[in-house]
Amino acid sequence: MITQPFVIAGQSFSSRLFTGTGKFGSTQLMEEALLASGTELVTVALKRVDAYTHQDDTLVHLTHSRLRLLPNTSGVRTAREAVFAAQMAREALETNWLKLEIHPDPKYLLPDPIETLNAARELVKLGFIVLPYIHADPVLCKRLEEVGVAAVMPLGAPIGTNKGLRTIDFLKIIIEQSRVPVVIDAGLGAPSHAAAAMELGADAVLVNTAIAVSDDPVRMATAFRMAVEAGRLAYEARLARPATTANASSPLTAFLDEL
Ligand SMILES: CC(=O)[C@@H](O)[C@H](O)COP(=O)(O)O
Repeated sequence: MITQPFVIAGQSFSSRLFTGTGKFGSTQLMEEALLASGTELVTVALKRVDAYTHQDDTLVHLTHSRLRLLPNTSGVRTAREAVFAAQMAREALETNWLKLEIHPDPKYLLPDPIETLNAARELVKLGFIVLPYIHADPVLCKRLEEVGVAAVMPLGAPIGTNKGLRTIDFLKIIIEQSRVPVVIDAGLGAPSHAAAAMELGADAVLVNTAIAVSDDPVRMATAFRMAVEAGRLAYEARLARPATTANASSPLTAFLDEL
């Protein structure tokens, strides 16, 4: 471990790269890529797996002691549906951790802030560890923190777009203000995007599409792992401040003295 570990809801993580499980060419490839990524938290869409049998192919390939499952509610449209899905996930997968995703619009998959806040309030009362996927809205993040979520997961760009940190100004405010861990989720299309997110001071990032659809998901997962570690190391070492005027890297006086 080269960067400081961090904690969500009492659980310590040494990897700051969370991953998704969709879009891989095969479940075998998914498993290899996730292991190469070093991830310790893996989100699984409840709608995609048969969580009640222990034979589901995706779940079988996720059975590693280092991998904690984070069921997500992708596909639900309302708070009511999200609470129902969460209860199913808790029973079937024996975890009270939940990535809360409510995005009724299939075109942009943007999260519904009102339904998300209502669902989060209810789920926290029901004993869930709630990690809500939201727009990069600092006010909403505070409201979610007040209802007791364990972390916030603001988007960099819409899911699957690979556009990077399009919401950067708002992510900076969220990171500055948040009292719970900030996980930048969605739209990170290149390792450099993940490194930039970590340099901003995000606690972690969640990446799926960019790893799964690359020509070589195992190598891409490795690249993301290295980028996340590099970005976090740079943040911990404190980046040099940008300046508007030049400042020589070595003193010019030696030349002048010889003249
Ligand atoms: C798997 C999952 O939870 C995604 O919805 C997540 O938001 C990742 O987004 P990308 O696929 O853009 O990395």
